[in-house]
Amino acid sequence: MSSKRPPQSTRRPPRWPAHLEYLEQPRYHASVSSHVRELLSPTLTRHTMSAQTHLQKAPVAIQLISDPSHPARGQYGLFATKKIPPRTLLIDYIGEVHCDDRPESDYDLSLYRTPDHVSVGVDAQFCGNEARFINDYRSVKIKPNALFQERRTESGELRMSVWSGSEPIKKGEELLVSYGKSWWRAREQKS
Ligand SMILES: C[S@@+](CC[C@H](N)C(=O)[O-])C[C@H]1O[C@@H](n2cnc3c(N)ncnc32)[C@H](O)[C@@H]1O
Repeated sequence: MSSKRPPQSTRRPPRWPAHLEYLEQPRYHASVSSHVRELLSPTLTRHTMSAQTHLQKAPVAIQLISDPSHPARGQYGLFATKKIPPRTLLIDYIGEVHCDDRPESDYDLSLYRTPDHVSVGVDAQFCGNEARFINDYRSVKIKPNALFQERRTESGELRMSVWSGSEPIKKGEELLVSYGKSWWRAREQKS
């Protein structure tokens, strides 16, 4: 039997939903021009460095939210599987890197804006990794305990990553970021 879909990673984490594709590396959409690709991941480093691009296993697990007071009950969230020190790199936000507009996606993060004003996003609506399950802190906790911040991998590729905040995160605690006011404003406009 032949399939036109690219092969899926075999390392699907527990509770990964069957209808979503699991990715260990970013996927570049056709809307990303070679010029933009060069800015995100320079050829020189792409070809000369070994591709040590993914992190050690992240200390996180996907869990169904059953707490009736949680605003995302019935959905999933991402939880710490061990105590995490402050300001620690946890996991990259992996998905489809794109330059087209994705107004309908609730899983689309802004990654970069080029000097000539092209916006680059990472959309994990249909394919991605555990980081797509991180919820916003609003109505859950007083403040976020994690944040999104970009980094360059050892091979030079620009990625959006999740880091712990200024306090340690306890084992079993839910990782919560701030999606930002513009994300919530855009969501209000959709509904
Ligand atoms: C990036 S996803 C997070 C993962 C999502 N819970 C899931 O299971 O796929 C964003 C969606 O999670 C939900 N969500 C996240 N944080 C929330 C919050 N503080 N209050 C209400 N809904 C939230 C919303 O439905 C939002 O569209």
